[in-house]
Amino acid sequence: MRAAVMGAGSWGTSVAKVLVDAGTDTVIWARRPELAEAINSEHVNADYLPGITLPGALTATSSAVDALMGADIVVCGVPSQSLRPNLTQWTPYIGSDASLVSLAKGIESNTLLRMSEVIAEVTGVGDDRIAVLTGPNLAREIAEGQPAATVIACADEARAVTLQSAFSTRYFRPYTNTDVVGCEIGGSAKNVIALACGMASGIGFGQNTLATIITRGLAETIRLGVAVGAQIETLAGLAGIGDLVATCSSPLSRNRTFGARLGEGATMAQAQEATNGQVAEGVKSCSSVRALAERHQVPMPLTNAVHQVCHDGMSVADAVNSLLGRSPKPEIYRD
Ligand SMILES: NC(=O)C1=CN([C@@H]2O[C@H](COP(=O)(O)OP(=O)(O)OC[C@H]3O[C@@H](n4cnc5c(N)ncnc54)[C@H](OP(=O)(O)O)[C@@H]3O)[C@@H](O)[C@H]2O)C=CC1
Ligand SMILES: O=C(CO)COP(=O)(O)O
Repeated sequence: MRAAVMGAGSWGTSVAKVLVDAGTDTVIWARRPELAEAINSEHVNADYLPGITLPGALTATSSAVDALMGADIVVCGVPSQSLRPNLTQWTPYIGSDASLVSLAKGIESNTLLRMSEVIAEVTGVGDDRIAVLTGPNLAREIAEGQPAATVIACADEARAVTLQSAFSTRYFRPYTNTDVVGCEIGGSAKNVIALACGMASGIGFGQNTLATIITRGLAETIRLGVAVGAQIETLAGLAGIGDLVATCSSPLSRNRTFGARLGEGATMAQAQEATNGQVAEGVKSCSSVRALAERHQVPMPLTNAVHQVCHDGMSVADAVNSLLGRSPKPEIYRD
């Protein structure tokens, strides 16, 4: 098995380390030659994972063509909104039976497509070769070898099992699933809810508020998921509640950190600075998740509030008042 990890940010680099530790021959593509050089010569990615020593067997290149040639597994590790243009360039070099594995947790802004749908549309590859890797996986903890589980979802269960083996280590335990839709909705929606948790924390609210946001965030994620064909069990699993809890609780989360700065009164630009140039997917995906929910007539009040704070100039305090001012509801409702 040979894997190409396309993208050398925090998660692409951690996943490349996992693959090498799992015994999979792996090359990582960094778009900046100086980063590829540093990974090859110093075995570090100081921009994204300072202090982590990468395996000597991990090779890096800034040539996407060199990375893709002969790869059995192509891991798409660039942020959601840049997947389409990158993949368009990579497609001619992707092998005819290669598996494509998406790491990105977002919904494309102008099309409202999930990442596996973008991959299918751009490459023409069938669902049986497209997989998603997602779960409670904060990159730095995985790079440190802390134990965690994840989900590898693919419509073709046999391919998911093959991938499971390629990504399995003593600290990283993938479970298989065939519910790609549920995994992708869980991963995209939790970033938005993590922004909301960050805002609540930044404004000074405690654990009751955070637990309320996580739980009601899961409720609206399940409503959207069910509307687009997800299985509730997936959203009750690692790719749903698991990732939601990790991201909403951890100071390592870029989305939570971004939201916390907004809650403290920072501007969008100041909040962006707090994530050290790394992507906070929920900032763009709050709009696409909201639009997807509107298309399916699914109420997502928390997602709507996050969108209003991030893109309509609403203050966090006004968003809180607006959420609490809604009419009383039963705990379980669909529309
Ligand atoms: N970090 C985490 O803990 C986890 C992240 N994810 C998901 O993984 C995906 C990747 O995120 P992550 O690695 O964290 O992001 P980072 O912000 O850490 O890194 C982004 C990477 O993508 C590259 N990049 C950015 N824009 C472009 C572009 N337009 N074209 C090509 N390359 C680009 C960057 O290159 P450069 O350095 O040159 O700018 C960098 O290598 C996201 O969807 C995220 O939600 C999923 C699980 C865990
Ligand atoms: O997806 C993640 C953890 O599973 C990482 O979350 P952030 O992008 O908010 O850092």
